Amino acid sequence: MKTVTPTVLVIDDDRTILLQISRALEPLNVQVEGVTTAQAGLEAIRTLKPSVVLLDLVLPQISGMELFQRIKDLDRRLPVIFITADAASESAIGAISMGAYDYVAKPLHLAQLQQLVSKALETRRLMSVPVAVSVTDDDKAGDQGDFFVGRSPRMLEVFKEIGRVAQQNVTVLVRGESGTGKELVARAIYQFGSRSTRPFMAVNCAALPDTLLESELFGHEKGAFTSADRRRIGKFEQCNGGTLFLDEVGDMSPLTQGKVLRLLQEQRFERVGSNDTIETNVRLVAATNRPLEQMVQDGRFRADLFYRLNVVTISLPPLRERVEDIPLLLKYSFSRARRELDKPDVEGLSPDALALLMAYPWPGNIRELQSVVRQCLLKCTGPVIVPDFLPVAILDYKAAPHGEATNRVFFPENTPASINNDPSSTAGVRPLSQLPEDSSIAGVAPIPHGIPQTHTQASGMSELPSSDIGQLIEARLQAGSTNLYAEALEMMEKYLLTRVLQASQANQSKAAEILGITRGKVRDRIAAFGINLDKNVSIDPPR
Ligand SMILES: Nc1ncnc2c1ncn2[C@@H]1O[C@H](COP(=O)(O)OP(=O)(O)OP(=O)(O)O)[C@@H](O)[C@H]1O
Repeated sequence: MKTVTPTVLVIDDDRTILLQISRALEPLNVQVEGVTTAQAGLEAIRTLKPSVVLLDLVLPQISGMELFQRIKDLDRRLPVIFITADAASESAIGAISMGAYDYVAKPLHLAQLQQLVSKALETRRLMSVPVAVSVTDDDKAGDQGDFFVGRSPRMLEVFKEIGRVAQQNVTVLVRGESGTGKELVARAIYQFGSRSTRPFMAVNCAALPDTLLESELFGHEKGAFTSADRRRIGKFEQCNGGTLFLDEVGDMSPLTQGKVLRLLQEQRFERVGSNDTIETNVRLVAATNRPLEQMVQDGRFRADLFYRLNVVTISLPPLRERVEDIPLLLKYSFSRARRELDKPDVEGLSPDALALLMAYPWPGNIRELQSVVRQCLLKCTGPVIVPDFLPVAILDYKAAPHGEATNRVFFPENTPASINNDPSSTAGVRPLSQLPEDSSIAGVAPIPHGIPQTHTQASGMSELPSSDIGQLIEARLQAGSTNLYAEALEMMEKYLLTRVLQASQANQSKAAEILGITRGKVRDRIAAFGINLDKNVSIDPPR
């Protein structure tokens, strides 16, 4: 088959720039063409059909921005790299936000330019390959609320189970890793149940300190405690006749566990600070990603409550165990996010991008997938999502020697010893024997799975890849990264989050307090980075 040499078009009135660029791009085996005016540039795009355009922001007669718009009208898939006199120029930032591929500042750094053009050529090539997952306007999914997406046998089983229990007045325990859709199951049970015209309320047991949780659930009387300046009606009372979703039920204190047990047995309770017994009629749907059986054995969760909650259990599979649902979920999430982020031009994913997303193990499950979809849409500069627009975690996963760097955190050389080899530490360190021997791509080590604490003793810190931010930067520089600022910040943030979650024994409220950010933000970051609390940072013994 005849291969066509791609053309790179340079539109710049400074001829020395054309010369420099031609020289810089020599190793790429491309045809470099140069024009000095906008008019000639548009003409050349029509006739030469370049694969990449390098465009000077300041042109005589017409601004580079205006020309850029016209180029996009001619060919939306054509990557356009701006050449600017000033790296911090507002127009350059504006250009990126309007969909330019990238921008470079004068004086040109030729090696960097070569890398960038080579990436842009690849992007162009991939954008020309037929779309594997199309995102179309016909797909109105999500307009009327959340859709429960899934066609895999495991999900069909979940749907059937919901159908079986929805109309029964039984307590349901929904289990599954974070982000697998436990709340969605609870809402579906409610919607298809006989109480669908009555209230549905949700309480996250991990989000509130113990006393607040108690009063959130059961209410309190005025003066019940120092800050109780008025009576408060709790969720069990407000939700009378309806359905209450108790999320992260494994995080309740023994006191609250006792009160919830009584409520389940008798449908009766007292507000905090009152002796009056109140009757209620609430259907409970509880959820957890904690190993409740183990917690019962360890005396951390009441056995009687466990049996009460566990009448019917619906277990949600992690996304990595139903990869066949990934294209469908991507299609749904892209269609939805495209509308929300007002990116109507995005048509879909290239096959290579889809393959990478299918190979990724999604430790943060569907919540992480949604976050990745948004990141792609924010990053993409053309109508097709190609690998270049995927978050670094997904690209790095592919690059990992053993394909298992699901949660990459770099360990600075001065990592406290307690993280690595102190068996009494709260650190969720995977036995180092399980770490890939050569896992230090860019000085990054996969974060541990499971907490077999005895194993951590066997492996000294010396066995960890000696890695630090310096090494990361060096490696990424050599790899020609053009997104190093974001990459380095992401690595640092991931490390910080994971370390603090280890120290707080996966207690997100405590982690939020240590970090000085909201719990919502902690939760958000956990999902975005795919930090698996259960496997990575809890101190529960391995199951
Ligand atoms: N099968 C699915 N189809 C479409 N969207 C889904 C599906 N499952 C989950 N989602 C979406 O993923 C996000 C996370 O789901 P949800 O909050 O129900 O997970 P969770 O298991 O309750 O998480 P956590 O344990 O962290 O509270 C939500 O935006 C939800 O709408």
